[in-house]
Amino acid sequence: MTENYLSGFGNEFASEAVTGALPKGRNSPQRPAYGLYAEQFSGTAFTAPRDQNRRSWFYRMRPSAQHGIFKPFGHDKVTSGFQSDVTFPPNRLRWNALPFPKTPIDWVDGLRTIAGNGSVNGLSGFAIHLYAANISMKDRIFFCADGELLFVPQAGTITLVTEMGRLEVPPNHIAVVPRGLKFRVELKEDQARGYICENYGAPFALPDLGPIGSNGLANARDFETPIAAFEDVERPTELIQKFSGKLWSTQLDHSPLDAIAWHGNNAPYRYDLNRFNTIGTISYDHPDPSIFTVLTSQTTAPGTANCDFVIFPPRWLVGEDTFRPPWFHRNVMSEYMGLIHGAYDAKAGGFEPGGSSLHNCMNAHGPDLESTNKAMAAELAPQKIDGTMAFMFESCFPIQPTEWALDTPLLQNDYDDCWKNFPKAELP
Ligand SMILES: O=C(O)Cc1cc(O)ccc1O
Ligand SMILES: [Fe+2]
Repeated sequence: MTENYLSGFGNEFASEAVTGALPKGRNSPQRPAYGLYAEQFSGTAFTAPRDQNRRSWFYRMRPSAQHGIFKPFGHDKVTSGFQSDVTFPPNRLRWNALPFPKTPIDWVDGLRTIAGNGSVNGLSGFAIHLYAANISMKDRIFFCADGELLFVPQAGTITLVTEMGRLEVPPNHIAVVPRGLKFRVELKEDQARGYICENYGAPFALPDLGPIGSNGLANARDFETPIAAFEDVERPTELIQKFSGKLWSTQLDHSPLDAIAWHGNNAPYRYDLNRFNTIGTISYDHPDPSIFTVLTSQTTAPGTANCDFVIFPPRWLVGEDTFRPPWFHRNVMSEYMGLIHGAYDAKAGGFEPGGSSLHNCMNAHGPDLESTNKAMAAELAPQKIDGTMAFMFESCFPIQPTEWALDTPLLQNDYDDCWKNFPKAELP
């Protein structure tokens, strides 16, 4: 199936899969065309300021309200239990990649929470989930009532078949599904793996550009939203939701992906990370990684993120008399990192594609010994960092690893060693 997209970030889009399905001049006519049902889908409070307000209108074959009760879904690998009274270590942690499944596992069954913070019902923080799957979801639809979902595929193209249309998302692209939007994850190849940020805070938005000006970083026109597409399927379908930290399911006799038309600005989108306009020093010093912010979920404290989604894309390094990799640092913000492909310039070994690292607030980290030695010895000609894409979820809230994350054999027990053998400075 060909995919078609509308371009721009946060636009007032309108799309109909059947001509005449979208009402003109009003949202909720007395009798929508063809016997469709009008339904508002809000992403912010009704009274949120206009520049932040998000809502869309669906015109669908059945009202979404047509379903029975939800019962607990038997899968406890997904959690939002990040209470402030839970003890968790300050240690720097690093994990190997989640292995691909050996038995048939779809995206829902292959979800696993690795870390998170804040409070799901306090509307702050996020959960980080990993997924590894080898089959498409079949007669199964999911929605997350707890937060919007930022998908970062690491291996295998996924297709997000949503109520608002189809989004194809290969590795090196990201996609964001609004809180509550129903979708199914299909695999294009025989396996898929990636990271998810389930954002409980303010919806992701483009960062302000300040003195950078009116262009740059992720340009708004490069974000793509699907055109309306629906399925008219009358088959038993399991509808699974994540609500208040847990999974719940109910049985429908039809696919709920039955919206024929929609309009509004609360819509899923994808973005090709290769389009990022990367900015860096052309004089000296390694700039703060905030210049690599793709999307930000802000708190009410100015410039302080609930979650910044930051990437480390291919780029030229030209800084003169400069230690070019990320410097040693102790950050008041907490950092979870993943690697889509290639090698990260601060870690010569141990940080593998699909792997993760966690550096919590105020805990010292930086380049490993080998990367440091290389950077200090380098002849400072222009150098291209190429064939790599790492990313970071950075937050003002400490990031708590789950019990699974602390117990799994994927956790590396020798991570601290990469900073062990630095020679001491010799004073004159
Ligand atoms: O810790 C890391 O590798 C992420 C990071 C990169 C960088 O260029 C500057 C600061 C920072 O936290
Ligand atoms: Fe860092």
